[in-house]
Amino acid sequence: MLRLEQVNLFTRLKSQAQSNLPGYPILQDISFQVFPGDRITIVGSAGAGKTSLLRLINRLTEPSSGKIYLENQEYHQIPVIQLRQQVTLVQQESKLLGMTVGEALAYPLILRGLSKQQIQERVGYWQEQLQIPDLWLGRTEVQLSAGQRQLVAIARALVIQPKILLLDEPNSGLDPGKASRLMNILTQLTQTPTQTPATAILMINHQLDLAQKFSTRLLHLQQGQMLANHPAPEIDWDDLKTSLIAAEHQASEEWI
Ligand SMILES: Nc1ncnc2c1ncn2[C@@H]1O[C@H](COP(=O)(O)OP(=O)(O)OP(=O)(O)O)[C@@H](O)[C@H]1O
Repeated sequence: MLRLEQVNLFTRLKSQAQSNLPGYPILQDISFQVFPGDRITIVGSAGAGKTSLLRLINRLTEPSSGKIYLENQEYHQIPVIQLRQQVTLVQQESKLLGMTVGEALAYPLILRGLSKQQIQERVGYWQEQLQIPDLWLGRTEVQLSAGQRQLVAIARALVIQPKILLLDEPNSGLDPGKASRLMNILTQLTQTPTQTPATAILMINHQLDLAQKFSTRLLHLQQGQMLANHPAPEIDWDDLKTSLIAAEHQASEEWI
């Protein structure tokens, strides 16, 4: 359903902006495919390019070269709003844009012309799944904890029923019980779909124990390059942990 072909992303330093210098690489020669029902975990040390990759797929940035296709349609041929209804990103610091939780959950469905009853049913379903109490509905984001905000942001993406859900460290603000429950709900979403084709999920996740249970496939980025793209059963998770710790160590030494 999604295909990246030899995608490169270069950035320019401010001092280079007026020059013809190519800038430095953030992502290099990235190619992979996403199929319905996939649960893909993206790992890599700090600065490896994980968030940049999700932003490219959500079209918040444009590739410097290479192509991205959704259902065989080149990204440029799809209006951005239409694309983001199908490929939805939950960023780490999602905002409710001044709305209350109730308004933020209903708003994307109002835009799609759903009836009041349909909206209540859809929002109610995800509220129950993610254990979002009615008490929160009148609150704004400043009245929520980081973990509560995170759950609301995920619920807001799920009510849209996107074809592809992009999650940037969705567990970061959640306690272990809630994190594990979320992973189960997301797994269920891809296995017993409420829509056809089944939703695919791409998730950045540093918690390898959760990733191991969750993933059907793993993408390992290192310094903007695809180090590995393997089905989860083929991964040696202990080896992966060792290599990520080593890369993290090297990256922090380079920063000193
Ligand atoms: N807007 C930007 N302008 C210039 N460089 C950027 C920009 N965004 C990211 N970068 C650089 O691109 C590289 C990849 O960053 P990215 O945020 O994608 O990494 P990451 O793997 O998500 O890291 P982390 O785990 O720390 O969130 C880094 O070297 C970063 O400094």
